[in-house]
Amino acid sequence: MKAHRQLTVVIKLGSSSIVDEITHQPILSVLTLIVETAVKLHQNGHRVVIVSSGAIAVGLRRMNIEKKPKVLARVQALAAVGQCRLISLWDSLFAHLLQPVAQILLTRNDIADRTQYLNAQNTFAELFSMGVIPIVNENDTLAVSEIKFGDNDTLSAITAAMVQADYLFLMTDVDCLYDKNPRTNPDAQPIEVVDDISSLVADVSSSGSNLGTGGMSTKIVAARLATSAGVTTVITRSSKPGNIVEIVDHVQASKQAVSLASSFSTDPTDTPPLSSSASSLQPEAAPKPPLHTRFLPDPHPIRDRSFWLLHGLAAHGTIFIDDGAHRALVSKAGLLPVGIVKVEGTFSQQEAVRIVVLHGVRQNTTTAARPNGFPASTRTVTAEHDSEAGGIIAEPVEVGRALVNYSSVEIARIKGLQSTEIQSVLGYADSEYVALRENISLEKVSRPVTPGRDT
Ligand SMILES: Nc1ncnc2c1ncn2[C@@H]1O[C@H](COP(=O)(O)OP(=O)(O)OP(=O)(O)O)[C@@H](O)[C@H]1O
Repeated sequence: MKAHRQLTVVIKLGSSSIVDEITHQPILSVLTLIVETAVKLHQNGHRVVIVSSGAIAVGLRRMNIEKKPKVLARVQALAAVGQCRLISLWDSLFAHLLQPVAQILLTRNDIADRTQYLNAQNTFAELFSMGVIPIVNENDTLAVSEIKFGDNDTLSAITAAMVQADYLFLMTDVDCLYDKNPRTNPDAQPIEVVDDISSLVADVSSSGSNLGTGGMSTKIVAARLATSAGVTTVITRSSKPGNIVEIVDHVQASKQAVSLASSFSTDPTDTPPLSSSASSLQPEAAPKPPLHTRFLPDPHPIRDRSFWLLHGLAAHGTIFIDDGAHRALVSKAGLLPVGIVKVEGTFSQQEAVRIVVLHGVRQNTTTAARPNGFPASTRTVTAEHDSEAGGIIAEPVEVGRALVNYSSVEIARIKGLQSTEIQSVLGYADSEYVALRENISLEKVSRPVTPGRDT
């Protein structure tokens, strides 16, 4: 690997890359190559994190059980058995190359508190400074569905954002993302670069390997999270870990070439000399890297606290807002009760909620302007029920998350009202805002609301 600035690289391995799908035996050849690659990156001055699935599968093998049981307590017990062996396997493989490793087991609860999230960040930073490679997994032994990341693709994206990684490698049993599942469609076409994930067209609906949890769909979710935090995300084949070094080299060289070329001149007629180092670094001159899918990072990434608000917390309910309130949030105002149309779920003050816009909810603009300059709404009428508005409500769209100043019961009573009315309705007014701007984080790409999804 050529000399580059220090990079942070997160490598996520799915269960099907760690253990054989049928026998559940660890695939030592892959694990060894991953260890060699991680140590090589580390020796070149880079920071490496491994996110390793496989605890339940290794537990199945250890206890000679063929199929994953259905009872949760049994699955969690197997995860406890398997995690122990899995980490000892990693530790002994890394030990051959004198590389210290550390185990970090996370649940969503561990990072739901801001102080704990910052603590986790500090622990990672300290491990990096000690030259240790952290090995992360979800704490399957403790996590119940409400506090689960759900799959290790999501966990790896949140980890990558937490350590402000440059790269997230989602290693799997196919070369890259295809326009449809290559296992069942021999004519599937590879997708090599995704520069705008919101306009990605690929069929990822079919499930993955027998051991895998999410197939490609959870990798797309992970790529969306990670790229929004500025992390270049790559899907590539786990049986060829050497690809990681080649892909990083290729991307870094391409970036260097682009920045060198643009530093010559902005005048298109002023061509850089052929002998310049920039021209020799042109991406097309570099050898083609191994097949992979690369999701380009957002050029204006969401940074730490906003990312944590959006993805570190589990939402306890939903606040539905109108278009005016949405425009106010986009213009960096806080959320006033007047823009709230509906509230769902049960939550307390300072808990996280989803913010969903009901586009097409008509505003009555007869009253004074809001403090932030947007028209107030004293009465909300849905277009569905309002012939004057002449339309139908568009699909509800989730636009972000917030930590609220009032509980669900309180918000249900003050929704649609002016802030000056909070005191008379509730008997107290902790804040004129239901959520302060600093406690609101908006998504880069808004998404239609899908029941049950929580990342
Ligand atoms: N459009 C697609 N492109 C590529 N693979 C796809 C696509 N749609 C579905 N797949 C399936 O996704 C599988 C990879 O997902 P899987 O969940 O098995 O991954 P994993 O990361 O190895 O495991 P884990 O979920 O435990 O992390 C592939 O083997 C493939 O069959």
